[in-house]
Amino acid sequence: MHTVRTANFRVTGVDPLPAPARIRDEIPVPLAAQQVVDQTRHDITTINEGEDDRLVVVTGPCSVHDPDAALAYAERLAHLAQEVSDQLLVVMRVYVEKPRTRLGWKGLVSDPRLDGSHDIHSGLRLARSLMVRILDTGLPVGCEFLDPAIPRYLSDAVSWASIGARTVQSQVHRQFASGLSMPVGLKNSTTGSVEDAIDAIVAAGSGHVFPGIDDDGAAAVLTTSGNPDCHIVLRGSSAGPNYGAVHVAKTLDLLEAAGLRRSLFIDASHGNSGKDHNRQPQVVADLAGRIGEGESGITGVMLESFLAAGRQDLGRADRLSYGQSVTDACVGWGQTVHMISELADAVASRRSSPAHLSLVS
Ligand SMILES: O=C[C@H](O)[C@H](O)COP(=O)(O)O
Ligand SMILES: C=C(OP(=O)(O)O)C(=O)O
Repeated sequence: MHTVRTANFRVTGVDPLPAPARIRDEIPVPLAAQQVVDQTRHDITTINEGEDDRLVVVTGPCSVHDPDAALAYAERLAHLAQEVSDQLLVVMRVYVEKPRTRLGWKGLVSDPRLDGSHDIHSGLRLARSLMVRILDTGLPVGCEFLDPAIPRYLSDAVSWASIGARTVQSQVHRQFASGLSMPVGLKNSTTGSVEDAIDAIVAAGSGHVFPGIDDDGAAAVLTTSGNPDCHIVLRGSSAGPNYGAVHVAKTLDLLEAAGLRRSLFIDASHGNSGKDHNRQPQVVADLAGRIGEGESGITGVMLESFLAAGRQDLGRADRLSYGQSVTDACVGWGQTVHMISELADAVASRRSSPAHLSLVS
């Protein structure tokens, strides 16, 4: 029979991946680490619900490009997290997938050798091993989920996930967020729309039926129950920051009007710092002042931080500066300690603020 080729003209390679269950078996999450994952998910939820008055701090590099440097950061952060654990629940950003505005390196899973070779087989294993090693330090892991297939490979190691500003309107992302086992932060869109994130919280809070893959990697129809642990992350936009008290109050009212909890996270980086890492400390100082005075509704803060301040362009992997971001600029370790201490002090001050004391008396 004569046929006309009507599909797959532009697919130039198909390389089967091992099933999620196989990679999970190869790189298991030990029991103590599973307990960290589970306890942290629970604690984030109770913080968002206002039953635990600590603040969540999600901090770490914009992206992981060098697992050794990420682990060195985790080891330092684990000590600091322990010191402030009475005031803060610290989660490390372990971002192994990067959404790009146009083009660029798409993260450790996509291209672990940083050279366009796209060894996704190794990338997935490296990402999972790193997450497990970070959990072994006692620190919980947070990441952005971008490709709908990836959560099956990594989500059992993740305590908090994000759907980013570029994908918050995507039905595909809202659907898989509805089946995720951890709290999920949905960013306002890159143009600043908090309504898009609120729509996403409502959509992900509901159950869905959609095509995906199962644990054996087979195409499957997935049915989800809905994720009640979704919240907004205010990350500013190309139009400017949205971490101020007026924006926060307006967003909390919009959440309440949509029947949602009055709680949110604030990302001190991205549109809130104009992508200038030197402005993150100003954002955090402002937030810490307000939290210390008893402003309610802010349950988490995100920082982009690494061992060394700033960023570098991706060139040859062996010529990169150690511990410095290859995507967005990050604050360095010294500033990180300062900002985390400031936030811990803010929580302590809030506990002794007249507004808080009248609530607990
Ligand atoms: O957080 C990282 C970046 O802001 C995001 O991945 C977009 O990056 P790009 O605008 O450089 O592509
Ligand atoms: C990409 C990120 O953020 P956003 O979606 O807010 O740009 C990020 O946090 O790495």
